[in-house]
This record gives sequence, structure tokens and C-alpha cells, in this order.
Amino acid sequence: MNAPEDPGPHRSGGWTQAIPTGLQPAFEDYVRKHCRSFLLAINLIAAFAYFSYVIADALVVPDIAMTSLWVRSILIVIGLGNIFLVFRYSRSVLLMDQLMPIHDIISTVTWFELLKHSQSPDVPTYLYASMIFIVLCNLGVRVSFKGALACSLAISAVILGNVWALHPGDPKGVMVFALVYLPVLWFSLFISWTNTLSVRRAFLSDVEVRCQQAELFELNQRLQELASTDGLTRVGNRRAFDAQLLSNWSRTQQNGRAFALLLADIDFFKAYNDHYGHQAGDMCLKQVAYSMVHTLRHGQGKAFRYGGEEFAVLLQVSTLEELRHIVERLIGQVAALNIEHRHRPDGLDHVTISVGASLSRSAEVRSAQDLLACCDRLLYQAKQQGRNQVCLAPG
Ligand SMILES: Nc1nc2c(ncn2[C@@H]2O[C@H](COP(=O)(O)OP(=O)(O)OP(=O)(O)O)[C@@H](O)[C@H]2O)c(=O)[nH]1
Repeated sequence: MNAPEDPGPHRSGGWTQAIPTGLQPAFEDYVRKHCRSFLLAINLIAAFAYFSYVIADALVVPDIAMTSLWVRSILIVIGLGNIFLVFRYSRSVLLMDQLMPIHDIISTVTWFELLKHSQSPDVPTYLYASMIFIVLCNLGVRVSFKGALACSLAISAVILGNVWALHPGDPKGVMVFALVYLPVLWFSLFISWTNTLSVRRAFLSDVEVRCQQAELFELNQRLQELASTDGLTRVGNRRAFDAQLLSNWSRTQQNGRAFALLLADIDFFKAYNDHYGHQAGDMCLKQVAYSMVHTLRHGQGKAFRYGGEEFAVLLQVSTLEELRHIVERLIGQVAALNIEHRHRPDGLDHVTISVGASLSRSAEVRSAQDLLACCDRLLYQAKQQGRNQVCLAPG
């Protein structure tokens, strides 16, 4: 069953447990999944139970036993055909549910028609066997109590009408039959009502559980997102970077495809903070992060805040040329932000970054930690050489 849409509030303990219209398709799926095999089994059992009464007919009403055999044989062939067609080709759960009550009405009518032609003195006693029809009509129903009620009324009308016709001038006999019949009718109706109610209840609580699971799943995803995102710059945080670096490393060990790491650090950021204030420093960090994400927007790589004013970028590139090209673009884009920084000692007047970068298959790199250490060393080198530049590990 597909996850149903939010059903909105519904009564959890009402007497009717009506299924909201929006949930009807999901309810039908639920019934098909949970009740179809029961409905099929009970239809088959009832069909064979109906046919087995030929033996009782032979003993109690032998004068019509042969006709009964024919009629029951024809009806069972039709009945089994209907069961096959409905359960094989139809998706209507209402049809599956009401097939037995409908067959029951037909069986009741034909059984009484047969009895009317018998001269057996046991007919008045045998009439009591008709109770089985009302029991079969109600015990198998799982979806529509209203349908079961309508069929029960039809069967009761057929039974009581025929009992009256078969007891001419014997109102006491009819009354005794009715007194025995009516409690069976109430009892079987009560069973069909509780059965249909239980199915609806089970479905609604299943929906509730699924909704709670979906909410929990969403909450979990949100938590995971929060746990792996840097609160200030909205790029991945250090925890996410560590996990991604290890994952990239193990993937490259398996498929042999190289990736690259770069560490980028904002130049003279302490001076920036000191002169423009911490809030302006925060804004600068956000702009630099945004610029990196924007530059990497074609899925070439992912940026993380490594700590303080330092960023790490994992790139899906395999050659030094590609790596150099992307790093130079990153440095150029940050410079193009033109964030004023008039207090740096090197004469420039805007914010820049320095970068240390290496491919994962660089000669000196044996592990993810080596790669990180290598980029850190190269970043230091870029700072030493005058900042606003990249130092690349030789391929
Ligand atoms: N506004 C702001 N400042 C931060 C944040 N995290 C770290 N910093 C500041 O970043 C500065 C880093 O300074 P340093 O490590 O001395 O480096 P630098 O001044 O950039 O010098 P170089 O890296 O050598 O170019 C410190 O002043 C930190 O307070 C932050 O989240 N917001």
C-alpha cells in the first residue's frame, strides 16, 4: 500500500469509524491486501458447504433429491465462475465483500422453490436449516455492513415469506420459527457489524501509524540536515566534511577514480574583524561561502566550513588542469565580490582567499588524513608566498 495522504483529524473511537472520502482509495488497497484472501476462502468454503447439502436433501427430502443435485450443481458452477471472475479480474473490494451475500439470496430462493415441490413429512423440520443462509450472509462480510444488512433483509423476507407459505393455517408453527430465527438474525448482524467496524478501525490506526512514521522521518531528515549544516554560512559543517572526505576516499579506493580537496582561507580576516566588527566578519563569511557554492553549482563539488574563516571543498575532478581551473575561478569569484578590506598590510583593498589543493592520487598521499595534511601545508605555503593565490600539489 502506498503511504496515504494526511487524512486530517478523525475520530479514533467512534461507533461508525467512517472512512474519510480522501482515504477511500487507500482503504480499498488496505482491504485488498488484508482481507482479499479471507474473502476468497470464505466464498469457496460457503460454495462447497452449500453443495454438501445434497446429502441432507437425499435423507430428508428424497423425492426432490435428484432435482436438488442438478440445481445445486448448476448453481455451484455459476457461483465458482463468479468467484473466479471477481477475485481474478475485479479490483472492487465491495464486489468481493458482497459476492457471498448475493449468492446467498439466490441460494435461499432456489432452496425454498425446491422444498415447495417436496411431499416429505420432514419439510417443516428441515425449514430450520435455512438459518444457515442468514449466518453465511453475515459472517464473511468485512467491508460493507449496509450491504450485509440489505442482503439480510432480503434473505429474511424470502425465508419468512416461504415459511409462511409452507405452513398454511399454522400461525403457531410460523411464530415458533420466527422466534428461533430472529435471534440468529440479530446475532449474525451483530457479528457482521463488529467485523466491518474492526477492519475500518485497523485501517485508521494503520493510517495514524504511517502518518506518525512520515512525520518522524521528516523530523529525522531535518535533524540530520541541521546536524550537518553550518549555522552561519549554510554550507556543510566540519562533521559533514569529515564524513564526506572518508566516503570519497573509500570510493576512490574501490573505483580508482580520483577526486580533489582544497582548503581555502580568507586572508587577513583578523584585521577585517578588528576593523569592521564581528558582524561584518560574519557577513563576509556568508558572502564568501555563497560565492563558493555558486561557483560550484554544476555539481563539480561541495563546499564545507572547515572552521573559523577556513573552507574545504571536495571536487569531482581527476586532472590537475581541471583542478587549477576551478580553484582559480573560486579565487576570482571571491575577489569579484569586491568586499572592502582597507586594513590589510599587503596593499590590496578587498577580501581575497588563499588556497591549498591536491588530487587524491597525489604521490605523497596515502590516506584521507594525508590528503588533508597535504592541503593544509599547501595553504600555509600560499599564505607564505603572499596570499590571494593557490598552491597545488604536483600530480
Ligand atoms: N566574524 C567572525 N570571525 C571569525 C569567525 N570564526 C573565526 N573568526 C575570526 O577569524 C580570524 C582568524 O584570524 P587568523 O587565524 O589570525 O588569520 P588571518 O587574520 O585571516 O590571517 P591569515 O590567515 O594569515 O591571512 C580570528 O580573528 C577569528 O576571531 C566567525 O564565525 N565570525
